[in-house]
Amino acid sequence: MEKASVIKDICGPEMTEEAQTIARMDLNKALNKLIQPMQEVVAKAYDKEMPACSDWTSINPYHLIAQNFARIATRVMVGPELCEGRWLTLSRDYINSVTKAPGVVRHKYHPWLRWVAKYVEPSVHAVLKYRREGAELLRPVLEARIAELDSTAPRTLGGKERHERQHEDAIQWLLEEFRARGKKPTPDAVAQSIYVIMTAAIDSTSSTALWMLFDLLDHPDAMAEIREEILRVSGGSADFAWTRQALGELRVLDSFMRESLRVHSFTQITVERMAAVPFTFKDGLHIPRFSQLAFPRYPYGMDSDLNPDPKTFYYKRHLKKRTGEDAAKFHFASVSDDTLAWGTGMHACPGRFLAQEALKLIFLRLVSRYDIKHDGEKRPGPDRMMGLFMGPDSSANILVKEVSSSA
Ligand code: HEM
Repeated sequence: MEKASVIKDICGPEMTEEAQTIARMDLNKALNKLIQPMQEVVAKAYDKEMPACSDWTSINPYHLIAQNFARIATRVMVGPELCEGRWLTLSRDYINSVTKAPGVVRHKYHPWLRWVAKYVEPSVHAVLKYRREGAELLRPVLEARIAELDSTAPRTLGGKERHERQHEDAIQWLLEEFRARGKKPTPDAVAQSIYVIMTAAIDSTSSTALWMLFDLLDHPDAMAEIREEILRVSGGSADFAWTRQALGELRVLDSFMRESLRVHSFTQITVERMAAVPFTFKDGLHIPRFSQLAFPRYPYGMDSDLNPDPKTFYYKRHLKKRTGEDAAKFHFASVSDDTLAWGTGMHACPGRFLAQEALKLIFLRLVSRYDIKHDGEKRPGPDRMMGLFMGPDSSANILVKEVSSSA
């Protein structure tokens, strides 16, 4: 066994085929139905995390954003039965342990002795503990879902025998996907697939959201226009029930989000691939078989051939491209030639539409209900590098104050 796979074996799994399939297919098919539950958990997160603030009040926005997205991801992954309880913090505990353990094992153990880490290394024990805990929490829900599936007669849908779906969450999608592949959906296997998606989702989206917020504070003109747009689409109603279609009408917000994504990058490299066959490009560049390739993410967004005047933060840049070139392209979540933010090809980020709708729900509540500005005493410091990842300053504070008319 190779050294790298020893570490993966003991610290956590690689992406599973089941996780890839449900993130690409079922999640995106279910998004229309998930907007309402997502809006509800965002409301809960604000009620819990936002202090009463009739006057300017200092808060840590990273905490607010991270709690909001954790609630959304937990609702989408483990459904209404489990989304309120321990899972809310468990996925964070798992991600912290699974990102720490491989480095500890590499540092402390000679490559020949890494297999021992499973038995003696506390950081690996932490990963395994959270794995077991996740599986145990899932077990009763999974068993109830299996019993429910077994007791309902399949219907013929699209020429194939299928069960009518009763639940839209990753537990259900994985259960059906495992069965379709003739595999047993054990609590551990389902927990592992959920964890691997959560690991891809949570820090990337929370960091992206925090940069967006800082950019918004730096561009009050954009903030005013986005607030107007939200009020126009919602008709100024605080109880407006957002749909994907209505979120799609927030075009200035969408363009702003894409511009922020262009100038900040959580992943420093993207489109990591291995050449399965040797390949020679027209200009003679030869890629031998088994070569590993990756592309730098940030310089691509700063290429002036793709984005003229790239150093200027122009929040309507992508809105303009949509009206000028192709209305169906250049949305926040579009994979197109002017960005590598979502990767490319069949492995392009399958969670980008979830990220798009989640970020809009989080931001529209903040912008329409609160005035916000930098906290002069705790302004954001420089971005932090963490290996091949970069994140904004999560210790910075902002000032918030309730506005009287809200959406
Ligand atoms: C703003 C937030 C996000 C960013 C910037 C982002 C970015 C990326 C990038 C660059 C890749 C690699 C694509 C490639 O190799 O071509 C990727 C893969 C992936 N992302 Fe995201 N992502 C985000 C949010 C999410 C969310 C919310 C989910 C949850 C479903 C998710 C799930 C995944 C998965 C499962 C993969 C692996 C896909 C595969 O290997 O086929 N991501 N993401």
